[in-house]
Amino acid sequence: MSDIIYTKVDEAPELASASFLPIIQKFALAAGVSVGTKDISLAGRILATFPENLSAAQRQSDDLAELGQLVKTADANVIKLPNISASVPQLVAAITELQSQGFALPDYPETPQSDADKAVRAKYDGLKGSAVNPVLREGNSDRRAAKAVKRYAQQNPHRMGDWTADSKTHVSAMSGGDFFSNETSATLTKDATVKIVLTTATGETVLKEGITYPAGTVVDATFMSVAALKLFLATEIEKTKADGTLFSLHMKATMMKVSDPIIFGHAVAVFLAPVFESHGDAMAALGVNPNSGLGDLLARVKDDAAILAAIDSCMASRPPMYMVDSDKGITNLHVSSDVIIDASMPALIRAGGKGWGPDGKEGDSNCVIPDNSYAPVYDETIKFFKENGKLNPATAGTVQNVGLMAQKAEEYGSHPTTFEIAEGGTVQMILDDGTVLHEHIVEAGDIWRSASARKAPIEDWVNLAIDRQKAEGCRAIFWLDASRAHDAELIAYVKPILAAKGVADKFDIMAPREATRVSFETITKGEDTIAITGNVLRDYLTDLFPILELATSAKMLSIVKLMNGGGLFETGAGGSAPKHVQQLVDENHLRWDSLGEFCALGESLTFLADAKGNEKARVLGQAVDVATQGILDHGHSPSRKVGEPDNRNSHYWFARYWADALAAQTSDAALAKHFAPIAQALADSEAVILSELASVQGPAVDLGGYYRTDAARTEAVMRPSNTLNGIIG
Ligand SMILES: NC(=O)C1=CN([C@@H]2O[C@H](COP(=O)(O)OP(=O)(O)OC[C@H]3O[C@@H](n4cnc5c(N)ncnc54)[C@H](OP(=O)(O)O)[C@@H]3O)[C@@H](O)[C@H]2O)C=CC1
Ligand SMILES: O=C(O)CCC(=O)C(=O)O
Ligand SMILES: [Mg+2]
Repeated sequence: MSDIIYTKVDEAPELASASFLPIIQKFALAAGVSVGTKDISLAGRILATFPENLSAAQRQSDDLAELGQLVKTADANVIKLPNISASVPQLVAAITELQSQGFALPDYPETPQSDADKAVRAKYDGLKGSAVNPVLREGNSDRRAAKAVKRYAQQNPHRMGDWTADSKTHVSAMSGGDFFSNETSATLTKDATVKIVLTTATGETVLKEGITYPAGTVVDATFMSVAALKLFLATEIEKTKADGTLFSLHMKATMMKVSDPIIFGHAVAVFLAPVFESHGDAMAALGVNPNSGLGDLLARVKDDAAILAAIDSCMASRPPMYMVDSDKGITNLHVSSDVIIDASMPALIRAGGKGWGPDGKEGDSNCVIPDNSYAPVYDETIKFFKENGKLNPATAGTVQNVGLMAQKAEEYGSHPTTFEIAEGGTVQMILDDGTVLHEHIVEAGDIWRSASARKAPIEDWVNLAIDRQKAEGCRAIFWLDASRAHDAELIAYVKPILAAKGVADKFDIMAPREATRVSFETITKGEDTIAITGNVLRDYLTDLFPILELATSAKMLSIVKLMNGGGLFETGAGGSAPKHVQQLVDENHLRWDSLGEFCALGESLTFLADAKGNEKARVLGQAVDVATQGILDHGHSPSRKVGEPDNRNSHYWFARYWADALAAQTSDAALAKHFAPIAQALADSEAVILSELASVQGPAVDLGGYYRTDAARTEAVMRPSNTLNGIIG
């Protein structure tokens, strides 16, 4: 096993790796540090799932499973880049591409009938949504901006859209019948094996059995009433029209991969209700499934003039929709994974509450977030900016995050215990001793789910929060709502640990809405705070605050201290930036910023030094920090526009500053001697390298694939400077 594993992923970060990883490997080798790769890309995961369909040469190892084992050991040192969490349309597109490249994969069975098809479907479903992060996250999350990054953002504030008191942008959430209002929660007093049973007029169905939880696990159950949801969506569509705002829906269909595509599907069905009423049967015959989105629906009905006319007339009577791409006519409801709440809401808020309408113009938006568990965070943020105007990144303090995440904590681990109820009745969660832990009366179509959080991760999270508060010395808030069932159980853990450690006075406990307000007040004064949150708010807040403070969450330090002693270093807090790939393909400019990778690399090397007593790794890591600082100080982050320096330029500068720092340091003479000529060569060739990099920009490029690009072509595109390649080797 290599000393450090650098993950192979998809889209923009993977393109960046084609340029950056050779530099890392070359530099690390000089210190005897090996950097290997493991493939967790969507294409790689698909290929690893169907060995029986592939030739021996085409087969691929199950790298995710290997990494899943590794992260449970003290040896783990993994740099994890963002990867695709696939919606069904993305999964189908990836399968089609791989088939066209000669991999004899089975088609995705849309409506599996035979046992064989059902087995294929089950395998594909295992790859859907957020199928990677939960496997690797065997620890809790520590996300923050490195001091240098925060300082840089303050000194070079980004542009922010203006907020005015009369903005019509607002958040709409359900006032009842949602997951929030139906939640019940209990902490298990002993180890338990649990089953989930639905009892209806026609009998009993075991939805799931044999779920084992250790004593101390907090187990929740709740459901979303489909009747309440549909009524809410219909009402909001009407209100949006009356308001003159854009209708927007913000979900997390990737991580909440069972519940949220269903909720998204209801939004599609309610938005197009008259069409489903008049042409429902014909659309069903064409295989329309609203959960697959408006994009899939339109593709299926494209030859049916009557349905198309009904859609046009329905759309004309509806409010304008918030657009993903107004030039191409791609709406919010086209694909469930296009608008992902953690990225979409902050982008809208940063823009002063504006979204893009179908006419290509900016407009105020009704931000529909059906479940009310976390919607108040965005609602309060928007209210704060309407009252106080936009945040000033030049003077704002920072909100760091300590997030409960380990071992599939809370809602983000709930998909195996989420069910769309087939028939009305009672759902019970029953322990092996016969105790009924939770019980809900449900109707057909309701979405019932159970989530859990285990004792060891919860305690680890509280202790991590105590460590982080001690290190920073600033105000720290547990974002927990004493009146919410689940949060009350967590508070019962938090308070005794704080008291036992004598630090209760250093922490507040506040409901998310109140914590949002206080946190914005704090950073507006230029002070810092730590948000200690559950898993969902970890995700939401580590995009929200960075996007407002730093313009992007890509620059975040994202450390996962694995519970068994290893280290997982995520790069940034955002995703794989599909739009960046489009730009590269169109005009050979990659605006992806690898700052998250730079930060993660420094942490990983330092971790290696600490864990393995490898002092050369420490020297390399310290030099990485100097190089990262150099990139910021000299403004060598990628620009957004073609013809200007891009991701590849930033890697040249990173290599140069890294080599300079290694040549200049005095802790390890052999390393200094090794890197002196490299530093010299990089400096001497500056003009040639920059001109070689600049010369390729402009024309379109062909990567030979999207989900699985051609390796040689990708390398040629991403490493266009022969001079730089010659120095790196
Ligand atoms: N940790 C993980 O593995 C994560 C994976 N994802 C996955 O990523 C995909 C895309 O998700 P999405 O919600 O669209 O969010 P992204 O974070 O990929 O993109 C949102 C926008 O953020 C900006 N951005 C993000 N990263 C960078 C970077 N390194 N450099 C410069 N700009 C950056 C870009 O803005 P601009 O276009 O203005 O340049 C981008 O369009 C999905 O498949 C999702 O599931 C999402 C989050 C985390
Ligand atoms: O795993 C995913 O789909 C996204 C993860 C994410 O958004 C995050 O952890 O911030
Ligand atoms: Mg996120």
